[in-house]
Amino acid sequence: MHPLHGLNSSHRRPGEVHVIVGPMFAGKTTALLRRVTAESDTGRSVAMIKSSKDTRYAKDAVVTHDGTKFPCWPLPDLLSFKHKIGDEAYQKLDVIGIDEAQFFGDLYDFCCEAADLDGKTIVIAGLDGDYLRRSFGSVLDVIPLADTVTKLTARCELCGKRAFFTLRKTDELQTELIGGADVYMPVCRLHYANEQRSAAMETARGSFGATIAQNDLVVKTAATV
Ligand SMILES: Nc1ncnc2c1ncn2[C@@H]1O[C@H](COP(=O)(O)OP(=O)(O)O)[C@@H](O)[C@H]1O
Ligand SMILES: Cc1cn([C@H]2C[C@H](O)[C@@H](COP(=O)(O)O)O2)c(=O)[nH]c1=O
Repeated sequence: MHPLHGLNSSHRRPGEVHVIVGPMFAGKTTALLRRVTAESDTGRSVAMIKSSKDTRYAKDAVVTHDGTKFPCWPLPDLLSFKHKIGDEAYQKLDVIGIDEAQFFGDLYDFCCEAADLDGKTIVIAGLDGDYLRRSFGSVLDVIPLADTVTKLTARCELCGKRAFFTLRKTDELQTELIGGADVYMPVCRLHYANEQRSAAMETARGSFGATIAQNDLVVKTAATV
């Protein structure tokens, strides 16, 4: 067996995978930091990784929306982590926290290797759904690998009830769009549906307006001929 594989080493206990999901502002990063700090307080060796795409609050730290910070490795992918940290340091690690997990395409492969073969405890925080409530990245793919799955909720910004979804406030359409409260807000089911409906009506009104303008042009052109 490969020397890095922790199940062969006597001190290593079996790996674990814990997944924390929910909309933006639900406290996912807060829960991740709490868990990793608690592990560190018991003497386990920890490391934190976040996607290098997330440059909102700091480059080299995971930061919650209310300002709690934890130093981290900002990486474009997870499988490069072992190489970046070095084999010796990797072997000594017990716990790996991963924030913004929706941005890591290799999340599944990394968790299999790190938990099953290397005996690491992996704590993952990420969005389960994007602003259109579609499965986001590979976060849902790792649920079959997980020991525990926790779905957190935020407070709906429009009524204060429990918020399960993230609404995008701008009209940009790409799936990945880094931002905070300037671009997104957590909402309940009712307000998600209402806001999506009014956005759809706005779009329809826009294209109806364009059709009228186009027809107007056609009529005018016909009149001039
Ligand atoms: N609408 C909201 N609902 C809940 N928390 C909010 C809201 N807006 C801002 N917050 C703040 O965000 C914090 C959670 O931040 P964080 O752990 O970074 O969340 P996440 O990682 O899920 O986006 C809350 O403790 C609260 O202070
Ligand atoms: C809904 C949604 C979010 N994002 C981005 C916006 C933020 O940069 C992160 C989520 O951060 P948080 O720690 O959960 O607050 O993801 C995106 O790119 N696309 C989306 O649809």
